[in-house]
Amino acid sequence: MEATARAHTNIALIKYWGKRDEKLFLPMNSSLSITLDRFYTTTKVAFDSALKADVFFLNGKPAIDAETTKISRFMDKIRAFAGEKRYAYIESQNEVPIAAGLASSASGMAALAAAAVKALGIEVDGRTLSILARQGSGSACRSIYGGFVEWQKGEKADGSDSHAVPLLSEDDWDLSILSCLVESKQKKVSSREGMKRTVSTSPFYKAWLETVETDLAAAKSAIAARDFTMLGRVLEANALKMHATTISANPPFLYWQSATLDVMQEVALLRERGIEAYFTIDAGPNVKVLCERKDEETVYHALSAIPSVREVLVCHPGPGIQYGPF
Ligand SMILES: O=C(O)C[C@@](O)(CF)CCOP(=O)(O)OP(=O)(O)O
Repeated sequence: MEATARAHTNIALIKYWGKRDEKLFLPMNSSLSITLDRFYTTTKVAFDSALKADVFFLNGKPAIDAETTKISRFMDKIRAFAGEKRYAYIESQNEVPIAAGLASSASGMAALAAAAVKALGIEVDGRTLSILARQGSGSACRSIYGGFVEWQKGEKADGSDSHAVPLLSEDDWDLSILSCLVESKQKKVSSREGMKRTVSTSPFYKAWLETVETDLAAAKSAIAARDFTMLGRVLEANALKMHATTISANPPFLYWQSATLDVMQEVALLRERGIEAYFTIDAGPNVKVLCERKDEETVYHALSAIPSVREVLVCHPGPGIQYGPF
């Protein structure tokens, strides 16, 4: 009774920012992401009646207690879903450089949900798997699918209609996503803590909710039309609005470092030169820059030349859940 699954990281273009239900990971707003090809988590799960607790190995080493507790709490949700009593041996390998500023929790929870259900021999559709992954980490529900993905916030209190749906396959629009790694000096406010604080204290949070669904509709139209200018403008504005809620929270917090602004300004200069590039930023100082594949080389060199940028990692749209052996 064992199975292996692989899930790729995703970058939000229209942000999930705020929960209406902390326990069920139900979002205040719908969101939209692009799954990346280069970074992923591969997870093996083996249920064993001899185990007295879940055993978790991460990147070849026994995981720290906090990680094991988090994983085991999620496995309890999987066991409840499956009517399963046994504990499991879990082995995860992250092809996501920790300092890459790309959340490995999304790919990690998605891969775990897929491998656990498979190991139990339960056939589930994408919707069910997305609902399970969401209860590990909200953004994980989007990593079930490849390419462009929408997480529909849903209306029901039980979350049975809050899941991801595929919008456009990873093969249908050749974009580049360049992740600019900058030094992070300060302790980060986690996305979970960050969104909680903004929901409860930012005077701008109401305005966020009033405009995010319009942004989502514009992004979906742009994707359907392969209109990169329209998509770029809305994703950049949406990211800035999300960060406006953190700056206006109480106590206020800012995810950006000076290097973050260096990248934002370089992207503006690129556009002045007629090179279309747009940035997005999550709960950290790193900046992800999107451009069309034809401009990748130019944008890569411009971003790499910024002294405060440590490294630029080039990604393209990637696949949804895959099952081993690999
Ligand atoms: O990814 C996005 O839509 C936007 C963010 O990355 C912006 F920082 C938030 C991701 O939050 P996540 O880590 O999924 O939170 P959890 O549900 O509390 O685990």
